[in-house]
Amino acid sequence: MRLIIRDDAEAAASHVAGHIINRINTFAPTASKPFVLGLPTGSSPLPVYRHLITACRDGLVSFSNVVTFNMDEYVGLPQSHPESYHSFMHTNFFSQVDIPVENVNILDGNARDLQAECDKYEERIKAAGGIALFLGGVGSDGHIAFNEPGSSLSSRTRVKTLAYDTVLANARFFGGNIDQVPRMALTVGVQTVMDAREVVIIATGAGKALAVKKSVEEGVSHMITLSCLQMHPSSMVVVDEDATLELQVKTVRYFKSIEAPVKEAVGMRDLKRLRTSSLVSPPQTPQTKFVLERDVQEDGELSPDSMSSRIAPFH
Ligand SMILES: N[C@@H]1[C@@H](O)[C@H](O)[C@@H](COP(=O)(O)O)O[C@@H]1O
Repeated sequence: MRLIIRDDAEAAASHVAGHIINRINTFAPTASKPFVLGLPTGSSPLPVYRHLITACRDGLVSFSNVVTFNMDEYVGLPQSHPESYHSFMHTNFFSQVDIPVENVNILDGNARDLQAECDKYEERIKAAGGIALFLGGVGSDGHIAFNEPGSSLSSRTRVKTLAYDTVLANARFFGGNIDQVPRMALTVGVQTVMDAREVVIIATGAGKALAVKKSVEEGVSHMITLSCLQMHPSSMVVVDEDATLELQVKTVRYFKSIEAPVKEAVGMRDLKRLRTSSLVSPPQTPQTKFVLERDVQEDGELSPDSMSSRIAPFH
């Protein structure tokens, strides 16, 4: 598991968005070979979605050959309810990018047979060739998707009862009224996430610090389902400084230090070239890699400040 630490939530989101764009463009998806992307809801990924929307509008990435699978959906909430995950995704992402509606997959929390709906979802993921990259957030109790404490680490898509902590945390989306928060959800399983070829988690704010600490510094446990990523061959947790508050200083220093050689390898000259290079259209070759130009500062740090939302070629 890699831990990527950025100064603030905006810089963390910029890093995640740049990574996703890079992966999609490198993959060079076509209609017959789509890029399969797993997606979350929640407030943490919102700035990531905003970056992706801007990049799509600027012609720097396209979702026309991307197939998405969302992590979860409440049970019993009408899809048209403003807090359903269908509405969330439509409002905050799908309606603002060029993804064809038939490429979007979200669990139906109103299906007559909920487990059959979950089984079908697993089949659809398999038929799409498996998930290339699963983006996720994390609950303050360490859950991934809606895999609450005690979830089997080999679980697959199924019905889950939400933990009281989660109901409480999500009451903010229902006018602070916990009685309005659904008590059950359909969710991909821990194993469903683990089957993705890559998993990227965004965790920002002090409220996630304990979950990050337990997932990064302690053992794999069903009580903190995010910790399963320790067993994943290609996983990355991107955090802001606030989400590192419970980590040991030596853990923070270690993960920052192992990022340094990557930045050095990029080299000052390349970084300067990136800053001054003219804006480019999306990649022509699968080898071409991209970074968000606004991410690059002269010292090799990734900057949240320079606000050109353009992408420069990065070889
Ligand atoms: N099912 C979602 C999770 O996928 C999400 O990671 C979590 C945290 O949300 P937020 O980013 O708003 O803290 O909320 C819900 O429980």
